[in-house]
Amino acid sequence: MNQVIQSSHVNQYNILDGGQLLKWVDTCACLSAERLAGYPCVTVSVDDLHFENEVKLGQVLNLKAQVNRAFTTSMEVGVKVSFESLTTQEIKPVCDAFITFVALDNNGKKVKLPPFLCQKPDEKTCFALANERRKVRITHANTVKQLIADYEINFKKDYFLIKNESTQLVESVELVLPPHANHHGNTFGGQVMAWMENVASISAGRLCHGLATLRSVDMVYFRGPSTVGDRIVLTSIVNNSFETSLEVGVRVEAYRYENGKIGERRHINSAFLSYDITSSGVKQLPPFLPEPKDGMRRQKEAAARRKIRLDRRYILSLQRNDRLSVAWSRTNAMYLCYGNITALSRIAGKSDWTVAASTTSVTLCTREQDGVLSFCVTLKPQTELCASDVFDVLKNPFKRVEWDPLTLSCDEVKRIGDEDGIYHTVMKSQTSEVPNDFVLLVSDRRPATDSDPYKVAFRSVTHDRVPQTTGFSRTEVACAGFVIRQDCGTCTEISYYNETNPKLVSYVTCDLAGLGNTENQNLIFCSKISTTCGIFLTLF
Ligand SMILES: CCCC(=O)SCCNC(=O)CCNC(=O)[C@H](O)C(C)(C)COP(=O)(O)OP(=O)(O)OC[C@H]1O[C@@H](n2cnc3c(N)ncnc32)[C@H](O)[C@@H]1OP(=O)(O)O
Repeated sequence: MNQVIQSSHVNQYNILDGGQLLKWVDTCACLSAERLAGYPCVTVSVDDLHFENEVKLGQVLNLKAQVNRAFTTSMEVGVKVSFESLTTQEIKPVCDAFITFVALDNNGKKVKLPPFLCQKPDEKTCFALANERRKVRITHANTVKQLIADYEINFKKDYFLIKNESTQLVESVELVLPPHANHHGNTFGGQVMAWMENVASISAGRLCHGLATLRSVDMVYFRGPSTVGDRIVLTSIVNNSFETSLEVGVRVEAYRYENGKIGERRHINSAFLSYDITSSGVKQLPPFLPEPKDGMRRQKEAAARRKIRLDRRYILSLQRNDRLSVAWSRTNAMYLCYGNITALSRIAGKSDWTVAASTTSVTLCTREQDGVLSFCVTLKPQTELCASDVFDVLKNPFKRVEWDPLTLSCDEVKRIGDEDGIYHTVMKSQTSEVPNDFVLLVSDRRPATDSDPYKVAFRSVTHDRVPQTTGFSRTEVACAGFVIRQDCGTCTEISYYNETNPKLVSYVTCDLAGLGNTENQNLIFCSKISTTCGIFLTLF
């Protein structure tokens, strides 16, 4: 979809209205979903959205949608939104959205989706990552609830004496008319979100006495449908304000008249929208003073959500040259695990590897981008290995001492869930008497379908329980792990990926032949991998 931003799409500062943008994102994604399904689709959820740049009057908005993956009855559609300036020809990103749709037949029953076959390497990476995002979104509500329950906030004493915040409470009722709905009469999800943004921006504006800019929308889940003829009741309130931003909560309910009476109110969804005031001309937000009880609860919850949001942004925006270790905390665990698996999936999904060396059983490939070298060691497909057995061995950090001669010990630091944990691993150093120690987040994933590989991802984290000590040389890794593919049901291919830091670049060269030459650092490095792979093979 390409849209010229016209005066009917902008606010008084000539900036694209957030609600309009949400409508286009949903519609564009729906076109893509329906092309795959061949049936009308409804929006189930919209993942966290973060808007990077404002779009102005006269600029052109480009929305590009593609189905990333079809599950059983639901599918994930990714939408990349950017804008171009016709005068300067500059192109800038606006947001990346991930929307889940379900296709419904004429009776409103969910339709089993046709298999979605991806062809290009990029599509394969999107396919793999979609499964990881699905895991995050299905557990999202419970995870956030738990984090909020654990969050501590110290209220100042005088908060108990304060005025209530009723001036920021906005209630608005909308009537769903045919233009707001698809051909089956279901209200467009994007339209509901646009109405939500409308009331939320009024609440935000009442607090900051200006027009705040929409910066993000937390994950929205559409609990139930609304249709033409429904009345949609939208209630919004400012939950908390920070230095230059604030959070507004919106609740959406629907009802209709049945036999001359007002029918039952159905909760359609709730959402949390964050605004910033930097372009509103307001320098600083007035102190936010919540009313006792509910207001204070909402204030605490908003502070906890802000922490989760900031952690998420930090983790997902990590550049490869940034610090290799990230401090583990309960609030960033969800995205740290997501980031761990997605980083491995991304590197494994790259197609521009160069074969650096090859023997009868091992291939070493390298790849360089932006000064970061990655390497991949692949064992040629083994007929005698079963992928799930290999996975069971590789995902278990304690077993590593059995097959990796360099690993000296491994202790569990923290179990995060069934598939993720933090471990302290000590390894022999090739160059010094002092052993290396790693604090690693280990995330393992079984395939969701036959076409997925098994994955075991590693990344360094820091954890209070394992500070650096003098007996070890603390070593870090940004992204590494195993990808195990079962081909044709009988052959198993094992690849080990590692995104090295610049210090390791000189260790890897194109010569695997001289593995025995221990005077040369690069050969030690290759030898280590090859020995590890060799010993690993003998285990089976
Ligand atoms: C522009 C397009 C048109 C629109 O915008 S439509 C307007 C907005 N959307 C709506 O009105 C939909 C409201 N929701 C509903 O009607 C129902 O929830 C809906 C979608 C029919 C599904 O109902 P149920 O049968 O209760 O759902 P279910 O538990 O069997 O799940 C169905 C598939 O959805 C998935 N799902 C559940 N919770 C999710 C979540 N939080 N995020 C993402 N996906 C989720 C679930 O895994 C299942 O997928 P699969 O079958 O495993 O592939």
